[in-house]
Amino acid sequence: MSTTAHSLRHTETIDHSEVSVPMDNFLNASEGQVDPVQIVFKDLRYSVTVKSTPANASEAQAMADEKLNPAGGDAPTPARRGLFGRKTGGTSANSRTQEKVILSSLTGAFQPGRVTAIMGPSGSGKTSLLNIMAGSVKAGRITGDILVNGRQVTGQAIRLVSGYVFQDDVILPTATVEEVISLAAAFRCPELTPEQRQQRVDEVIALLELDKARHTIIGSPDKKGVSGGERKRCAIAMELIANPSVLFLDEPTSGLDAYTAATVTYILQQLARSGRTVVTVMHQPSSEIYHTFDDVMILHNGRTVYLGPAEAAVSYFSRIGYSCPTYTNPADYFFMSILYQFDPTNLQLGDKSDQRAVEAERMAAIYQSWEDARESAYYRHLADNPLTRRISPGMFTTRAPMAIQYRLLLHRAARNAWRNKLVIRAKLGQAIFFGVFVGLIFLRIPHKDSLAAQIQDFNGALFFVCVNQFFTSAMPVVTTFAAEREVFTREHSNGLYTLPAYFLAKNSIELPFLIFTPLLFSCITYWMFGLQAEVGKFFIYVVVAVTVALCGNAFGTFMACSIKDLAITMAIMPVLLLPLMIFGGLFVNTGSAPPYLSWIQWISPIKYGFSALAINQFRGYTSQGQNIGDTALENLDLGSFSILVNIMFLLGLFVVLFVLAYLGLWRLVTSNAGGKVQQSKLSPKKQLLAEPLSRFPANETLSVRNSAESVSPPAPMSDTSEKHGSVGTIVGHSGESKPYVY
Ligand SMILES: Nc1ncnc2c1ncn2[C@@H]1O[C@H](COP(=O)(O)OP(=O)(O)OP(=O)(O)O)[C@@H](O)[C@H]1O
Repeated sequence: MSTTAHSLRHTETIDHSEVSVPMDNFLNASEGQVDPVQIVFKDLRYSVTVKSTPANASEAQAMADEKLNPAGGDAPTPARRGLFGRKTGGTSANSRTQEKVILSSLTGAFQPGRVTAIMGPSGSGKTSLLNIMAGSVKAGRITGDILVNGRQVTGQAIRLVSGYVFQDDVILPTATVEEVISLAAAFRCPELTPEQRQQRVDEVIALLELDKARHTIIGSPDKKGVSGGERKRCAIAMELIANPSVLFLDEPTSGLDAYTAATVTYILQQLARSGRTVVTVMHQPSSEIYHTFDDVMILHNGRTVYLGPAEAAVSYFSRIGYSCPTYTNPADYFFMSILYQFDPTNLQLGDKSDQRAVEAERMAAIYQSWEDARESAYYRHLADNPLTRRISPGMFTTRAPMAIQYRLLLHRAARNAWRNKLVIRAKLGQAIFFGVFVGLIFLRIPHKDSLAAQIQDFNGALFFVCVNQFFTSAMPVVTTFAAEREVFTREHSNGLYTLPAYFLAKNSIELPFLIFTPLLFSCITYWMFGLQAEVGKFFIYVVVAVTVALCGNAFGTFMACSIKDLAITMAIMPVLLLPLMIFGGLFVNTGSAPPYLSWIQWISPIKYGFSALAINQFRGYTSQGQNIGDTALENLDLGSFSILVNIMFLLGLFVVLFVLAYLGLWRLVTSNAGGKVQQSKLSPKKQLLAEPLSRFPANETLSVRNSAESVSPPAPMSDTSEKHGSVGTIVGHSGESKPYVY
């Protein structure tokens, strides 16, 4: 089957699985042939610091032994420096934090023109390895070297030539499949005309068999949309649209039926045949799928158990004493008989420390076998003699200019808002409800007989206007941002758009609501309250309501952007809001408040809003022939600021909160970016465009083992093998096998 699949072209049908994959498109067009990108890693080690609270010394020692050396192999690696210039090692078992080694000393390569599947049990470090390569590691220490065509790079640089399909598909739930793919194309392929982009979208949709779901929304747990398989293929399509040279995928077949899983893996195979480097994490592939892989890397507890051609894995393991029975799926055998030795009696409860010790010893022997194997020596040799082919800037994934990003995001947000009509109705309904409700409570205040009651009601009504506008603008933005934060961070980390474009678009779309709802509320309440019937005063009333709402929105955005956990945000909000309200000018006479607390009034938008509204209403207000307004103002002791100055302070607070919200968001994306973990003096682009490290001889053309029918695996180093690096053949646009020389 493997041979049949390798020679697959156009819409041929594959034996056995009857998967038909159209491949006559931009991804394998001969003029767009992909330049090879070889990723080599040497002594790659990744560790994180974890908290531990050992009860006593022996427990601390046990913890250190287990965490640092889970398989009971060699001792903790001594401190050393690698590409990222950070020291590691030196763990103290008694300290409250401990170093947990996730990947230990991995050396290997992901070759262009080949699909490499990373396999291993849950927690073995597969995703961590992929994240390091894709520059998505957020915490911890990485040491060792990562080379792309002989240039020392960080994951941030690899990201420039790669696409990453994450394990969880975070896609905007309200958009349709075609919309999300088109938008990804608009962000990532600004050089194409709209017609070319549409053609590319159509081709990717056809390739991933998404035609049926084209106009279906992605959906969410609350609102059913596309199926899990369609969603996964949609996530792949969003990455493929940019035609990257390297494609990383984290479990692209999880949750898919056998047919869809086979379709996805054949597509990966074809993408590799056009010269791409495809690296995919696979949990436990079927035999059918296993044979579509060119190379497999098997990890266990962060250590390499095997890396090399998929078809050679069985013979390697039989050489070290694990013979896979005929007609057994190799992947199943690796899991059930090598990585674990499945025995139902082991499932019984009881003390298993002896069992664990035996198992650790067995695994230590397997690790050692790999260290001693000629296959392992081959990769060590490769790491010292990598491909050094030039990387051209044309291989970098592109991004639309910021103005276009802004326009696209604004358009998407508007469409999103329009589709969420319920939210629009809820916002308008809330303004009407609160307006009528409070209007009825404080109905026609000047008609009250008691002057004291009038003053009291005016104060209550105007204060409520400010509190209402501030709270109703601050609270919804916290929950809506929490809902879209995941999509934003994923899209931003995938390089679709910049932070300023998103931030401006997000706030621009809120603006009409922040003007219209206070206006609606003001129209209802102003006349129901019976405030002074002057157009100018009504205008000031509206302006104050809008500026307080703007401050509330900026405050909510600041909170939502600064704190990741919604529950914590919701717990902190009242703690911050209540003092702002208490020092809002009504409850506490701010002139006589204790000085160590009265400063709060200066940062309270409610105070500025209430002051402006009170001056607007009370200045020169007479009732029953008496000037009661000026007396009321004196009693409130709101300070000497005029209406204009109060509004200016409100606008100033809005700008400060707006900037703080932006900084909060910036902190969120930088803490997600992983830049702190992998550092280089050069920018990602410069890392790739630099000359290869001088210690590597120019190695642009290596010997090739050409085969007309099948792809030759890189020859593991053996007594008879040629120099490393032969990759074999690619199936070109026309379908013929071409020698793939580099
Ligand atoms: N930032 C971190 N802090 C603490 N532990 C971590 C961190 N990142 C990864 N780990 C641990 O490292 C180990 C490997 O995690 P990783 O996600 O790479 O495994 P995996 O092989 O992809 O697992 P799965 O197949 O279940 O997705 C796990 O034990 C995980 O808990």
